[in-house]
Amino acid sequence: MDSYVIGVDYGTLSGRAVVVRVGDGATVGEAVHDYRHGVIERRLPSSGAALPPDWALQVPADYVDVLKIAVPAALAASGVPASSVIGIGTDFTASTPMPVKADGTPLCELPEFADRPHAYVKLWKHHSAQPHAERINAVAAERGEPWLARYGGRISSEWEFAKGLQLLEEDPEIYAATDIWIEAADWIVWKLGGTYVRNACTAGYKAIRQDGAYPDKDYLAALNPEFAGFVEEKLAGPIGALGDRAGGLTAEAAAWTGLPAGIAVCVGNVDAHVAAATAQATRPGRMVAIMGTSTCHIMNSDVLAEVPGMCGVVDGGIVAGLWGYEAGQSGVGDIFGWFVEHGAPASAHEEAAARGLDLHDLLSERAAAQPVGAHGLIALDWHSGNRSVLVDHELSGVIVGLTLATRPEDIYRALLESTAFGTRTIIETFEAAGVPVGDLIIAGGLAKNAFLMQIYADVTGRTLDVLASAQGSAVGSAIHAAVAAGAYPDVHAGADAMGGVQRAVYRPDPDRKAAYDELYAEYVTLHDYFGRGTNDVMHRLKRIQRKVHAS
Ligand SMILES: Nc1ncnc2c1ncn2[C@@H]1O[C@H](COP(=O)(O)OP(=O)(O)O)[C@@H](O)[C@H]1O
Ligand SMILES: O=C(CO)[C@H](O)[C@H](O)COP(=O)(O)O
Repeated sequence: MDSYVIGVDYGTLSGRAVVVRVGDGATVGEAVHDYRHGVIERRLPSSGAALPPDWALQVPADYVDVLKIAVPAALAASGVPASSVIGIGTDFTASTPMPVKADGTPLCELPEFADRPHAYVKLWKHHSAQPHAERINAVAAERGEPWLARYGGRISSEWEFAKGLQLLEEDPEIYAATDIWIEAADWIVWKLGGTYVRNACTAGYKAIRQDGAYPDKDYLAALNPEFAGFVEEKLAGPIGALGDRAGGLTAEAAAWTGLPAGIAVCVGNVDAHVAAATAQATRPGRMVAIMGTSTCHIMNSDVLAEVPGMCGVVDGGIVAGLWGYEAGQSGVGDIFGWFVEHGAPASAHEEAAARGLDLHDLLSERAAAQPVGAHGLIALDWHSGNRSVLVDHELSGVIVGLTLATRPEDIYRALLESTAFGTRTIIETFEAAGVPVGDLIIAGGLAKNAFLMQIYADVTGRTLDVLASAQGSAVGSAIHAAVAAGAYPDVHAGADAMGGVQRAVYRPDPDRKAAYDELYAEYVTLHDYFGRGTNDVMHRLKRIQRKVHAS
Protein backbone atom coordinates (compact mmCIF):
# COMPACT_ATOMS: atom_id res chain seq x y z
CA MET A 1 0.00 0.00 0.00
CA ASP A 2 1.22 3.55 -0.80
CA SER A 3 2.41 5.86 1.97
CA TYR A 4 1.65 9.58 2.10
CA VAL A 5 3.01 12.67 3.77
CA ILE A 6 1.43 16.00 4.61
CA GLY A 7 3.08 19.34 3.81
CA VAL A 8 1.76 22.58 5.30
CA ASP A 9 2.89 25.91 3.86
CA TYR A 10 2.22 28.90 6.13
CA GLY A 11 2.15 31.94 3.82
CA THR A 12 1.46 35.60 4.48
CA LEU A 13 -2.33 35.40 4.30
CA SER A 14 -3.18 31.72 4.46
CA GLY A 15 -1.96 28.22 5.21
CA ARG A 16 -2.10 25.49 2.58
CA ALA A 17 -2.01 21.75 3.27
CA VAL A 18 -1.16 19.12 0.66
CA VAL A 19 -1.27 15.33 0.74
CA VAL A 20 1.63 13.94 -1.26
CA ARG A 21 2.42 10.37 -2.27
CA VAL A 22 5.80 9.05 -1.16
CA GLY A 23 7.64 7.74 -4.21
CA ASP A 24 6.42 9.85 -7.14
CA GLY A 25 5.57 13.05 -5.23
CA ALA A 26 2.07 13.29 -6.70
CA THR A 27 -0.18 15.75 -4.86
CA VAL A 28 -3.44 13.90 -4.30
CA GLY A 29 -5.29 16.41 -2.16
CA GLU A 30 -4.99 20.01 -0.99
CA ALA A 31 -6.85 22.67 0.94
CA VAL A 32 -6.26 26.28 1.95
CA HIS A 33 -7.39 28.16 5.01
CA ASP A 34 -7.25 31.96 5.15
CA TYR A 35 -6.06 33.32 8.49
CA ARG A 36 -9.02 34.81 10.34
CA HIS A 37 -7.06 37.94 11.25
CA GLY A 38 -4.94 38.07 8.08
CA VAL A 39 -2.12 40.60 8.44
CA ILE A 40 -2.79 43.18 11.16
CA GLU A 41 -1.36 46.47 9.90
CA ARG A 42 -3.68 49.22 11.09
CA ARG A 43 -5.56 48.32 14.28
CA LEU A 44 -5.11 45.73 16.99
CA PRO A 45 -8.24 43.52 16.87
CA SER A 46 -8.46 43.16 20.66
CA SER A 47 -8.54 46.87 21.52
CA GLY A 48 -8.96 48.63 18.18
CA ALA A 49 -5.83 50.68 19.00
CA ALA A 50 -4.11 52.17 15.96
CA LEU A 51 -0.72 50.71 15.04
CA PRO A 52 2.17 52.93 13.90
CA PRO A 53 3.34 52.83 10.25
CA ASP A 54 5.25 49.77 9.01
CA TRP A 55 3.77 47.38 11.57
CA ALA A 56 2.57 43.91 10.51
CA LEU A 57 1.30 41.49 13.16
CA GLN A 58 -0.37 38.10 13.20
CA VAL A 59 -2.35 35.96 15.63
CA PRO A 60 -0.84 32.53 16.45
CA ALA A 61 -4.24 30.86 16.94
CA ASP A 62 -4.82 31.44 13.21
CA TYR A 63 -1.91 29.08 12.50
CA VAL A 64 -3.48 26.34 14.64
CA ASP A 65 -6.75 26.78 12.72
CA VAL A 66 -4.88 25.74 9.57
CA LEU A 67 -4.08 22.42 11.27
CA LYS A 68 -7.68 22.02 12.38
CA ILE A 69 -9.28 23.02 9.08
CA ALA A 70 -6.94 22.73 6.08
CA VAL A 71 -5.21 19.46 7.03
CA PRO A 72 -8.42 17.43 7.49
CA ALA A 73 -9.90 19.08 4.38
CA ALA A 74 -6.86 18.13 2.28
CA LEU A 75 -7.00 14.59 3.59
CA ALA A 76 -10.72 14.34 2.83
CA ALA A 77 -10.14 15.73 -0.68
CA SER A 78 -7.45 13.12 -1.31
CA GLY A 79 -9.52 10.15 -0.20
CA VAL A 80 -6.35 8.78 1.45
CA PRO A 81 -6.95 6.97 4.75
CA ALA A 82 -5.26 8.75 7.66
CA SER A 83 -3.55 5.48 8.56
CA SER A 84 -1.44 5.74 5.34
CA VAL A 85 0.09 9.07 6.42
CA ILE A 86 3.60 8.63 7.83
CA GLY A 87 4.71 12.21 8.49
CA ILE A 88 3.96 15.91 8.47
CA GLY A 89 6.27 18.80 7.56
CA THR A 90 5.70 22.55 7.76
CA ASP A 91 7.23 25.70 6.39
CA PHE A 92 6.64 29.30 7.36
CA THR A 93 7.30 32.85 6.34
CA ALA A 94 10.33 34.24 8.16
CA SER A 95 11.51 36.01 10.15
CA THR A 96 8.13 35.80 11.86
CA PRO A 97 8.95 35.68 15.59
CA MET A 98 6.76 35.89 18.68
CA PRO A 99 7.20 36.11 22.45
CA VAL A 100 6.09 33.00 24.36
CA LYS A 101 6.22 31.60 27.90
CA ALA A 102 8.42 28.61 28.75
CA ASP A 103 5.55 26.23 27.92
CA GLY A 104 5.03 27.80 24.49
CA THR A 105 1.99 29.95 25.37
CA PRO A 106 2.06 33.11 23.22
CA LEU A 107 2.00 36.27 25.33
CA CYS A 108 -0.85 37.69 23.26
CA GLU A 109 -3.02 34.80 24.51
CA LEU A 110 -2.60 35.91 28.14
CA PRO A 111 -5.50 38.24 29.06
CA GLU A 112 -3.18 40.76 30.73
CA PHE A 113 -1.20 41.24 27.49
CA ALA A 114 -3.95 40.89 24.85
CA ASP A 115 -4.04 44.66 24.27
CA ARG A 116 -0.28 45.03 23.85
CA PRO A 117 0.86 45.09 20.19
CA HIS A 118 4.31 43.79 21.15
CA ALA A 119 2.74 40.60 22.57
CA TYR A 120 1.75 39.49 19.04
CA VAL A 121 3.61 37.75 16.21
CA LYS A 122 5.77 40.15 14.19
CA LEU A 123 5.30 39.08 10.58
CA TRP A 124 8.30 39.09 8.20
CA LYS A 125 7.08 42.33 6.66
CA HIS A 126 6.87 44.18 9.96
CA HIS A 127 9.43 46.80 8.95
CA SER A 128 9.31 49.30 11.80
CA ALA A 129 12.47 47.98 13.45
CA GLN A 130 14.66 49.70 10.84
CA PRO A 131 16.23 52.13 13.36
CA HIS A 132 17.12 49.11 15.52
CA ALA A 133 18.60 47.33 12.52
CA GLU A 134 20.67 50.42 11.76
CA ARG A 135 22.17 50.29 15.27
CA ILE A 136 22.75 46.54 15.04
CA ASN A 137 24.71 47.17 11.85
CA ALA A 138 26.63 50.21 13.02
CA VAL A 139 27.73 48.59 16.30
CA ALA A 140 28.66 45.34 14.53
CA ALA A 141 30.71 47.21 11.92
CA GLU A 142 32.44 49.33 14.56
CA ARG A 143 33.38 46.25 16.62
CA GLY A 144 34.38 44.25 13.55
CA GLU A 145 31.95 41.44 14.34
CA PRO A 146 33.07 38.51 12.20
CA TRP A 147 29.53 37.33 11.39
CA LEU A 148 28.49 40.55 9.64
CA ALA A 149 30.07 39.56 6.32
CA ARG A 150 27.99 36.36 6.30
CA TYR A 151 24.96 38.67 5.96
CA GLY A 152 26.28 40.75 3.12
CA GLY A 153 27.37 43.43 5.59
CA ARG A 154 23.89 44.28 6.84
CA ILE A 155 21.34 42.73 9.18
CA SER A 156 17.74 43.36 8.16
CA SER A 157 14.93 44.95 10.14
CA GLU A 158 12.89 41.88 9.14
CA TRP A 159 14.94 39.57 11.35
CA GLU A 160 14.88 38.29 14.91
CA PHE A 161 17.49 40.60 16.45
CA ALA A 162 16.06 43.87 15.14
CA LYS A 163 12.54 42.85 16.15
CA GLY A 164 13.79 41.61 19.54
CA LEU A 165 15.63 44.87 20.24
CA GLN A 166 12.53 46.82 19.24
CA LEU A 167 10.51 44.72 21.69
CA LEU A 168 12.95 45.45 24.52
CA GLU A 169 13.11 49.18 23.87
CA GLU A 170 9.44 49.81 23.13
CA ASP A 171 7.77 47.45 25.63
CA PRO A 172 10.27 46.31 28.29
CA GLU A 173 7.53 44.66 30.34
CA ILE A 174 6.62 42.29 27.49
CA TYR A 175 10.31 41.68 26.86
CA ALA A 176 10.80 40.74 30.50
CA ALA A 177 7.76 38.44 30.42
CA THR A 178 9.14 36.65 27.33
CA ASP A 179 10.74 33.31 28.14
CA ILE A 180 11.41 32.37 24.52
CA TRP A 181 11.61 34.52 21.39
CA ILE A 182 10.56 31.91 18.86
CA GLU A 183 10.00 31.79 15.11
CA ALA A 184 6.46 30.82 14.15
CA ALA A 185 8.21 28.09 12.09
CA ASP A 186 9.42 26.46 15.31
CA TRP A 187 6.34 27.26 17.38
CA ILE A 188 4.04 25.31 15.05
CA VAL A 189 6.40 22.32 15.16
CA TRP A 190 6.27 22.53 18.96
CA LYS A 191 2.45 22.51 18.78
CA LEU A 192 2.54 19.47 16.48
CA GLY A 193 5.33 17.38 17.93
CA GLY A 194 5.49 18.57 21.53
CA THR A 195 9.20 19.43 21.27
CA TYR A 196 10.92 22.79 21.25
CA VAL A 197 13.51 22.67 18.42
CA ARG A 198 14.88 25.67 16.53
CA ASN A 199 15.39 24.90 12.85
CA ALA A 200 18.85 25.44 11.35
CA CYS A 201 17.44 27.63 8.57
CA THR A 202 15.84 30.41 10.61
CA ALA A 203 18.53 30.12 13.30
CA GLY A 204 21.15 30.81 10.62
CA TYR A 205 19.49 33.37 8.36
CA LYS A 206 17.26 35.18 10.81
CA ALA A 207 19.00 34.75 14.19
CA ILE A 208 22.65 35.29 13.22
CA ARG A 209 23.78 31.77 14.18
CA GLN A 210 27.11 31.10 12.47
CA ASP A 211 29.63 28.32 13.11
CA GLY A 212 27.45 27.08 15.97
CA ALA A 213 27.29 30.40 17.88
CA TYR A 214 25.10 33.48 18.12
CA PRO A 215 26.47 37.03 18.62
CA ASP A 216 28.20 37.28 21.99
CA LYS A 217 27.16 39.04 25.19
CA ASP A 218 29.57 41.96 24.83
CA TYR A 219 28.18 42.85 21.45
CA LEU A 220 24.60 42.61 22.72
CA ALA A 221 25.45 44.76 25.74
CA ALA A 222 26.94 47.36 23.42
CA LEU A 223 23.54 47.60 21.71
CA ASN A 224 21.77 48.01 25.03
CA PRO A 225 22.94 46.67 28.41
CA GLU A 226 19.45 45.23 28.99
CA PHE A 227 19.84 43.23 25.75
CA ALA A 228 23.01 41.42 26.93
CA GLY A 229 21.08 38.27 27.89
CA PHE A 230 18.96 38.09 24.71
CA VAL A 231 20.68 35.00 23.31
CA GLU A 232 21.15 33.14 26.58
CA GLU A 233 17.74 33.97 28.00
CA LYS A 234 15.44 34.08 24.99
CA LEU A 235 17.02 32.26 22.02
CA ALA A 236 19.01 29.34 23.37
CA GLY A 237 17.53 25.96 22.48
CA PRO A 238 18.30 22.77 20.60
CA ILE A 239 18.94 23.16 16.85
CA GLY A 240 17.40 20.73 14.37
CA ALA A 241 18.76 19.99 10.88
CA LEU A 242 16.30 20.39 8.00
CA GLY A 243 14.57 17.09 7.27
CA ASP A 244 15.22 15.70 10.76
CA ARG A 245 12.45 14.35 12.93
CA ALA A 246 11.54 16.87 15.65
CA GLY A 247 9.10 14.59 17.46
CA GLY A 248 6.02 12.43 17.09
CA LEU A 249 2.55 13.92 16.49
CA THR A 250 0.98 14.58 19.91
CA ALA A 251 -2.45 13.27 20.85
CA GLU A 252 -3.76 16.84 20.84
CA ALA A 253 -2.41 17.58 17.35
CA ALA A 254 -3.69 14.19 16.16
CA ALA A 255 -7.18 15.23 17.29
CA TRP A 256 -6.87 18.58 15.45
CA THR A 257 -5.63 17.11 12.20
CA GLY A 258 -7.23 13.68 12.10
CA LEU A 259 -3.77 12.14 11.58
CA PRO A 260 -2.37 9.20 13.58
CA ALA A 261 -0.63 10.16 16.82
CA GLY A 262 3.09 9.45 16.84
CA ILE A 263 3.81 9.96 13.10
CA ALA A 264 6.98 11.93 12.28
CA VAL A 265 6.86 15.69 12.72
CA CYS A 266 9.66 17.29 10.74
CA VAL A 267 11.90 20.12 11.98
CA GLY A 268 10.53 23.50 10.83
CA ASN A 269 11.62 25.22 7.63
CA VAL A 270 11.14 28.46 5.70
CA ASP A 271 8.68 28.77 2.81
CA ALA A 272 11.39 29.76 0.35
CA HIS A 273 14.17 27.37 1.33
CA VAL A 274 11.96 24.31 1.55
CA ALA A 275 11.01 24.75 -2.12
CA ALA A 276 14.58 23.88 -3.18
CA ALA A 277 13.62 20.23 -2.65
CA THR A 278 10.60 20.49 -4.96
CA ALA A 279 12.80 22.26 -7.52
CA GLN A 280 15.39 19.47 -7.27
CA ALA A 281 17.91 22.25 -6.56
CA THR A 282 19.50 20.61 -3.54
CA ARG A 283 22.95 20.49 -5.14
CA PRO A 284 25.26 23.46 -5.90
CA GLY A 285 24.67 26.11 -8.56
CA ARG A 286 20.96 26.36 -9.35
CA MET A 287 19.15 29.47 -8.13
CA VAL A 288 15.48 29.14 -7.26
CA ALA A 289 13.37 32.31 -7.24
CA ILE A 290 10.29 31.79 -5.11
CA MET A 291 8.02 34.51 -6.42
CA GLY A 292 4.85 35.48 -4.60
CA THR A 293 4.02 38.37 -2.30
CA SER A 294 7.77 38.79 -2.07
CA THR A 295 10.61 36.98 -3.82
CA CYS A 296 13.34 34.91 -2.20
CA HIS A 297 16.36 33.81 -4.21
CA ILE A 298 18.01 30.75 -2.79
CA MET A 299 20.91 28.64 -3.97
CA ASN A 300 23.20 25.91 -2.65
CA SER A 301 26.91 26.15 -3.18
CA ASP A 302 30.07 24.42 -2.09
CA VAL A 303 31.93 27.74 -1.94
CA LEU A 304 31.75 30.28 0.84
CA ALA A 305 31.76 33.86 -0.46
CA GLU A 306 30.77 37.26 0.84
CA VAL A 307 28.07 38.66 -1.41
CA PRO A 308 27.31 42.32 -0.60
CA GLY A 309 23.69 42.80 0.44
CA MET A 310 22.67 39.15 0.34
CA CYS A 311 20.36 38.05 3.15
CA GLY A 312 22.90 35.53 4.25
CA VAL A 313 25.02 32.46 3.70
CA VAL A 314 24.40 29.63 6.15
CA ASP A 315 26.01 26.22 6.51
CA GLY A 316 23.15 23.76 6.08
CA GLY A 317 20.70 26.64 5.66
CA ILE A 318 18.93 24.94 2.75
CA VAL A 319 20.37 21.41 2.73
CA ALA A 320 22.69 19.91 5.34
CA GLY A 321 26.33 19.88 4.21
CA LEU A 322 26.21 22.78 1.73
CA TRP A 323 26.42 26.55 1.99
CA GLY A 324 22.96 27.96 1.43
CA TYR A 325 22.66 31.47 -0.01
CA GLU A 326 19.60 33.66 0.31
CA ALA A 327 18.76 37.03 -1.19
CA GLY A 328 15.40 38.60 -1.81
CA GLN A 329 12.99 41.36 -2.68
CA SER A 330 10.53 42.35 0.05
CA GLY A 331 7.81 43.43 -2.34
CA VAL A 332 6.95 41.78 -5.67
CA GLY A 333 3.39 40.40 -6.00
CA ASP A 334 2.52 42.80 -3.19
CA ILE A 335 3.48 45.73 -5.45
CA PHE A 336 1.37 44.41 -8.32
CA GLY A 337 -1.47 43.78 -5.88
CA TRP A 338 -1.15 47.32 -4.51
CA PHE A 339 -1.49 48.79 -7.99
CA VAL A 340 -4.42 46.59 -8.93
CA GLU A 341 -6.21 47.52 -5.73
CA HIS A 342 -5.40 51.20 -5.49
CA GLY A 343 -4.31 52.28 -8.97
CA ALA A 344 -6.57 50.56 -11.46
CA PRO A 345 -9.51 52.76 -12.54
CA ALA A 346 -13.18 51.74 -12.53
CA SER A 347 -13.05 51.17 -16.31
CA ALA A 348 -10.42 48.44 -15.85
CA HIS A 349 -12.48 46.79 -13.12
CA GLU A 350 -15.56 46.90 -15.36
CA GLU A 351 -13.77 45.39 -18.36
CA ALA A 352 -12.22 42.67 -16.21
CA ALA A 353 -15.62 41.82 -14.70
CA ALA A 354 -17.34 41.85 -18.11
CA ARG A 355 -14.73 39.49 -19.57
CA GLY A 356 -14.48 37.30 -16.49
CA LEU A 357 -10.80 38.16 -16.10
CA ASP A 358 -8.67 38.79 -13.06
CA LEU A 359 -7.37 42.40 -13.09
CA HIS A 360 -3.77 41.15 -13.16
CA ASP A 361 -4.58 39.19 -16.30
CA LEU A 362 -6.33 42.14 -17.93
CA LEU A 363 -3.48 44.58 -17.23
CA SER A 364 -0.90 41.97 -18.28
CA GLU A 365 -2.75 41.37 -21.55
CA ARG A 366 -2.89 45.09 -22.33
CA ALA A 367 0.74 45.65 -21.30
CA ALA A 368 1.96 42.70 -23.37
CA ALA A 369 0.78 44.44 -26.51
CA GLN A 370 3.56 47.07 -26.16
CA PRO A 371 7.16 46.88 -27.32
CA VAL A 372 9.88 47.20 -24.65
CA GLY A 373 10.31 50.83 -23.59
CA ALA A 374 7.12 52.11 -25.27
CA HIS A 375 5.61 53.32 -22.01
CA GLY A 376 8.57 55.63 -21.33
CA LEU A 377 8.73 54.63 -17.65
CA ILE A 378 11.21 53.27 -15.13
CA ALA A 379 10.14 52.19 -11.65
CA LEU A 380 12.02 51.24 -8.51
CA ASP A 381 10.59 48.17 -6.79
CA TRP A 382 10.92 49.41 -3.22
CA HIS A 383 7.31 49.82 -2.12
CA SER A 384 8.07 47.37 0.71
CA GLY A 385 11.65 48.52 1.12
CA ASN A 386 14.75 46.86 -0.31
CA ARG A 387 15.84 43.49 1.08
CA SER A 388 18.76 42.91 -1.31
CA VAL A 389 21.22 44.29 -2.17
CA LEU A 390 20.70 47.56 -0.27
CA VAL A 391 19.05 46.00 2.83
CA ASP A 392 17.11 49.14 3.68
CA HIS A 393 13.44 49.21 4.53
CA GLU A 394 13.26 53.00 4.69
CA LEU A 395 13.49 53.03 0.90
CA SER A 396 10.26 53.43 -1.03
CA GLY A 397 8.83 53.13 -4.54
CA VAL A 398 9.46 55.46 -7.48
CA ILE A 399 8.00 55.81 -10.96
CA VAL A 400 9.85 58.10 -13.37
CA GLY A 401 8.50 59.24 -16.72
CA LEU A 402 4.78 59.73 -15.99
CA THR A 403 2.95 61.98 -18.47
CA LEU A 404 -0.67 62.74 -19.25
CA ALA A 405 -0.49 59.96 -21.82
CA THR A 406 0.46 57.31 -19.23
CA ARG A 407 -2.14 54.56 -18.88
CA PRO A 408 -2.70 52.04 -16.04
CA GLU A 409 -1.23 49.15 -18.05
CA ASP A 410 1.93 51.23 -18.65
CA ILE A 411 2.45 51.61 -14.91
CA TYR A 412 1.58 47.98 -14.28
CA ARG A 413 4.16 46.90 -16.85
CA ALA A 414 6.80 49.24 -15.41
CA LEU A 415 6.19 47.72 -11.97
CA LEU A 416 6.55 44.16 -13.32
CA GLU A 417 9.78 45.21 -15.04
CA SER A 418 11.12 46.94 -11.94
CA THR A 419 10.99 43.68 -10.02
CA ALA A 420 12.81 41.88 -12.83
CA PHE A 421 15.49 44.58 -12.71
CA GLY A 422 15.71 44.01 -8.96
CA THR A 423 16.31 40.30 -9.54
CA ARG A 424 18.95 41.08 -12.17
CA THR A 425 20.75 43.34 -9.67
CA ILE A 426 20.85 40.45 -7.20
CA ILE A 427 22.15 37.93 -9.76
CA GLU A 428 24.85 40.34 -10.95
CA THR A 429 25.93 40.99 -7.37
CA PHE A 430 26.29 37.24 -6.73
CA GLU A 431 28.33 36.75 -9.89
CA ALA A 432 30.57 39.74 -9.14
CA ALA A 433 31.28 38.20 -5.72
CA GLY A 434 32.41 34.94 -7.30
CA VAL A 435 29.24 32.87 -6.91
CA PRO A 436 28.15 31.78 -10.39
CA VAL A 437 24.41 31.65 -11.06
CA GLY A 438 23.09 29.34 -13.77
CA ASP A 439 19.61 29.37 -15.21
CA LEU A 440 16.77 30.23 -12.90
CA ILE A 441 14.09 27.95 -11.55
CA ILE A 442 10.85 29.75 -10.79
CA ALA A 443 8.55 28.67 -7.98
CA GLY A 444 5.64 30.42 -6.30
CA GLY A 445 2.31 31.88 -7.28
CA LEU A 446 3.66 34.38 -9.82
CA ALA A 447 4.89 31.61 -12.15
CA LYS A 448 1.33 31.54 -13.48
CA ASN A 449 1.78 34.97 -15.13
CA ALA A 450 3.42 34.02 -18.45
CA PHE A 451 3.95 37.66 -19.46
CA LEU A 452 5.81 38.37 -16.22
CA MET A 453 7.91 35.23 -16.69
CA GLN A 454 8.93 36.31 -20.22
CA ILE A 455 9.96 39.72 -18.86
CA TYR A 456 12.21 37.95 -16.31
CA ALA A 457 13.78 35.80 -19.05
CA ASP A 458 14.37 38.87 -21.24
CA VAL A 459 15.65 41.15 -18.47
CA THR A 460 18.01 38.58 -16.94
CA GLY A 461 19.01 36.97 -20.25
CA ARG A 462 18.42 33.58 -18.67
CA THR A 463 16.35 30.54 -19.47
CA LEU A 464 13.66 29.89 -16.89
CA ASP A 465 12.65 26.47 -15.62
CA VAL A 466 9.36 26.28 -13.76
CA LEU A 467 8.38 23.96 -10.94
CA ALA A 468 6.09 21.15 -12.01
CA SER A 469 3.98 21.74 -8.91
CA ALA A 470 2.16 25.02 -8.31
CA GLN A 471 2.64 24.33 -4.58
CA GLY A 472 6.43 24.34 -4.39
CA SER A 473 6.64 25.16 -0.69
CA ALA A 474 3.92 22.82 0.56
CA VAL A 475 5.31 19.95 -1.53
CA GLY A 476 8.82 20.81 -0.29
CA SER A 477 7.55 20.43 3.26
CA ALA A 478 6.01 17.10 2.34
CA ILE A 479 9.35 15.93 0.89
CA HIS A 480 11.09 16.93 4.12
CA ALA A 481 8.38 15.05 6.05
CA ALA A 482 9.12 11.92 4.01
CA VAL A 483 12.80 12.24 4.94
CA ALA A 484 11.92 12.78 8.62
CA ALA A 485 9.71 9.68 8.47
CA GLY A 486 12.64 7.62 7.17
CA ALA A 487 11.33 7.08 3.62
CA TYR A 488 14.59 8.54 2.19
CA PRO A 489 18.10 8.73 3.62
CA ASP A 490 18.41 12.48 2.99
CA VAL A 491 16.77 15.50 1.35
CA HIS A 492 18.69 14.97 -1.93
CA ALA A 493 17.16 11.51 -2.32
CA GLY A 494 13.69 12.75 -1.33
CA ALA A 495 13.94 15.64 -3.82
CA ASP A 496 15.20 13.42 -6.64
CA ALA A 497 12.24 11.09 -6.19
CA MET A 498 9.43 13.48 -5.30
CA GLY A 499 10.42 16.89 -6.80
CA GLY A 500 9.95 17.92 -10.42
CA VAL A 501 10.80 20.75 -12.81
CA GLN A 502 9.71 21.67 -16.35
CA ARG A 503 12.86 22.65 -18.20
CA ALA A 504 13.36 25.78 -20.37
CA VAL A 505 9.77 26.99 -20.27
CA TYR A 506 10.84 30.58 -21.06
CA ARG A 507 13.86 31.60 -23.14
CA PRO A 508 15.25 35.15 -23.50
CA ASP A 509 14.60 36.94 -26.78
CA PRO A 510 17.87 38.61 -27.92
CA ASP A 511 16.18 41.79 -29.26
CA ARG A 512 14.11 42.34 -26.17
CA LYS A 513 17.15 41.56 -24.00
CA ALA A 514 19.10 44.30 -25.80
CA ALA A 515 16.22 46.76 -25.37
CA TYR A 516 16.01 45.92 -21.68
CA ASP A 517 19.77 46.40 -21.24
CA GLU A 518 19.26 50.07 -22.02
CA LEU A 519 16.40 50.40 -19.53
CA TYR A 520 18.32 48.42 -16.91
CA ALA A 521 21.17 50.95 -17.11
CA GLU A 522 18.64 53.65 -16.22
CA TYR A 523 17.33 51.48 -13.36
CA VAL A 524 20.86 51.13 -11.97
CA THR A 525 21.35 54.90 -12.10
CA LEU A 526 18.14 55.52 -10.16
CA HIS A 527 18.87 52.60 -7.81
CA ASP A 528 22.21 54.06 -6.82
CA TYR A 529 20.98 57.65 -6.70
CA PHE A 530 18.14 56.94 -4.25
CA GLY A 531 19.55 53.83 -2.61
CA ARG A 532 23.22 54.55 -1.99
CA GLY A 533 23.03 57.93 -0.34
CA THR A 534 23.28 60.48 -3.18
CA ASN A 535 19.77 61.62 -2.34
CA ASP A 536 18.34 60.51 1.01
CA VAL A 537 14.88 61.89 0.32
CA MET A 538 13.20 58.54 1.08
CA HIS A 539 14.70 58.41 4.57
CA ARG A 540 13.71 62.00 5.21
CA LEU A 541 10.12 61.32 4.14
CA LYS A 542 9.90 58.31 6.48
CA ARG A 543 11.18 60.46 9.35
CA ILE A 544 8.55 63.12 8.64
CA GLN A 545 5.88 60.43 8.40
CA ARG A 546 6.87 58.93 11.77
CA LYS A 547 6.89 62.38 13.39
CA VAL A 548 3.40 63.13 12.11
CA HIS A 549 2.02 59.76 13.23
CA ALA A 550 3.62 60.14 16.67
CA SER A 551 2.07 63.58 17.26
N1 LIG B 1 -1.76 37.10 -12.30
C1 LIG B 1 -0.98 37.73 -11.45
N2 LIG B 1 0.07 38.44 -11.89
C2 LIG B 1 0.89 39.10 -11.04
N3 LIG B 1 0.73 39.09 -9.71
C3 LIG B 1 -0.30 38.40 -9.21
C4 LIG B 1 -1.20 37.69 -10.04
N4 LIG B 1 -2.12 37.09 -9.24
C5 LIG B 1 -1.80 37.42 -7.96
N5 LIG B 1 -0.70 38.20 -7.93
C6 LIG B 1 0.02 38.68 -6.74
O1 LIG B 1 0.67 37.52 -6.21
C7 LIG B 1 0.77 37.59 -4.78
C8 LIG B 1 0.38 36.26 -4.15
O2 LIG B 1 1.31 35.28 -4.52
P1 LIG B 1 1.28 33.84 -3.86
O3 LIG B 1 2.44 33.09 -4.35
O4 LIG B 1 -0.06 33.25 -4.13
O5 LIG B 1 1.31 34.16 -2.31
P2 LIG B 1 2.43 34.06 -1.17
O6 LIG B 1 3.67 34.70 -1.62
O7 LIG B 1 1.83 34.81 -0.01
O8 LIG B 1 2.59 32.59 -0.91
C9 LIG B 1 -0.12 38.72 -4.36
O9 LIG B 1 0.72 39.73 -3.88
C10 LIG B 1 -0.87 39.17 -5.64
O10 LIG B 1 -0.96 40.58 -5.69
O1 LIG C 1 11.79 36.26 3.92
C1 LIG C 1 11.19 35.24 3.82
C2 LIG C 1 11.93 33.98 3.73
O2 LIG C 1 13.24 34.16 4.07
C3 LIG C 1 9.69 35.26 3.83
O3 LIG C 1 9.20 34.05 4.27
C4 LIG C 1 9.07 35.60 2.56
O4 LIG C 1 9.65 36.67 1.94
C5 LIG C 1 7.56 35.75 2.66
O5 LIG C 1 7.13 34.89 1.73
P1 LIG C 1 5.88 35.02 0.77
O6 LIG C 1 6.20 36.03 -0.26
O7 LIG C 1 5.78 33.64 0.17
O8 LIG C 1 4.71 35.36 1.63
